[in-house]
Amino acid sequence: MSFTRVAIVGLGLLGGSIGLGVRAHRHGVVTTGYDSDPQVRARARDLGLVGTVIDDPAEAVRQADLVILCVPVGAMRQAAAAIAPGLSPGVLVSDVGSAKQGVARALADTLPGHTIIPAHPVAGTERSGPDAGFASLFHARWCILTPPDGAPADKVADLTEFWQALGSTVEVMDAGHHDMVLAVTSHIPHLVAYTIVGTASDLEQVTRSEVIKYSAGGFRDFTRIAASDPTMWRDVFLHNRDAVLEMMDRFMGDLSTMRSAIAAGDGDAMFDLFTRTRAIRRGIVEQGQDDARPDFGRGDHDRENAA
Ligand SMILES: NC(=O)c1ccc[n+]([C@@H]2O[C@H](COP(=O)([O-])OP(=O)(O)OC[C@H]3O[C@@H](n4cnc5c(N)ncnc54)[C@H](O)[C@@H]3O)[C@@H](O)[C@H]2O)c1
Ligand SMILES: O=C(O)C(=O)C[C@]1(C(=O)O)C=C[C@@H](O)C=C1
Repeated sequence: MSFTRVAIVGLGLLGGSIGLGVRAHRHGVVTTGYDSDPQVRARARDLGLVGTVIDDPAEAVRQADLVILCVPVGAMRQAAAAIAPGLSPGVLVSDVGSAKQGVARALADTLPGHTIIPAHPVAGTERSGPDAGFASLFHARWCILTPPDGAPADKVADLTEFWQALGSTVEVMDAGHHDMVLAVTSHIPHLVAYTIVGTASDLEQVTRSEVIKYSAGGFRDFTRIAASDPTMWRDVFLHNRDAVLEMMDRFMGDLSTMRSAIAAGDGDAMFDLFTRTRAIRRGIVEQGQDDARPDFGRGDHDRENAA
């Protein structure tokens, strides 16, 4: 077993799920945790998200051989500075941020001389906070590691093994490529959801209650995504600006093409696109990669199972 003492900084959805996942899948590994919000620390204690919740960030990481920063992307630098005095020389510092290039820079600047291997478990829900965590969040989901040039191979292997033990399939990727891919597969879909729900609620003739009343169909799926944490997503767009803008230009071009097809009554263009996208969805379902798991998102269920 590679890591024996894991410290988790930020005890919300991701941090809580890692704590519960370690308890469920890595018996004998000691976990400590810290969150800058005292109410979150109190709740994390009640829920048993980690073995010990510690009130001081440097103390929380002092004995750890793996530290995982699970805070919003914009808070990574501050969180790293707060733990710096407690880090032991051989520790591996990682994170779970949804955008990787900016975080890698912030951590390298703040923690010179330490081994840093950023990571992104591509697993989440629209919920946030300590009550949202559940041990199976990472089951059958990708975890992308973005080791910097020269990162020690044994530490990459150890971190790979850690995420595999939580149920993930691990992929190693360049941070810039990660940010481009995730801009189109995760960040822009969230922006579209936020925007369409905002547009609907802004329409003068559509009242708020109608948005809720008629959201039983496809629109409801957008409202789920649009309920995602505002701080987290503000930070993602601030820290993956260039890739998001590049992919938005592509997307807006394609949207404009569809507008032209609708205006021109070009049914073939619509039919071709919708046929292609239906095949993509069917491929995802056939590979068992959708989220239709019966326990998906039910934190209580997993906590009971992990206890
Ligand atoms: N939510 C998702 O679907 C998802 C999926 C994958 C990765 N991520 C990434 O994981 C990270 C955490 O997201 P989350 O969904 O767990 O958010 P969350 O809001 O549930 O939890 C974040 C926690 O960090 C704490 N925090 C903020 N600043 C801090 C600081 N300086 N020091 C210590 N604690 C601090 C907050 O109090 C909060 O409890 C983000 O970087 C996000 O991009 C999120
Ligand atoms: O399923 C969801 O609710 C998510 O938004 C999870 C999701 C995603 O876009 O797939 C969101 C952000 C992450 O960085 C990783 C996963």
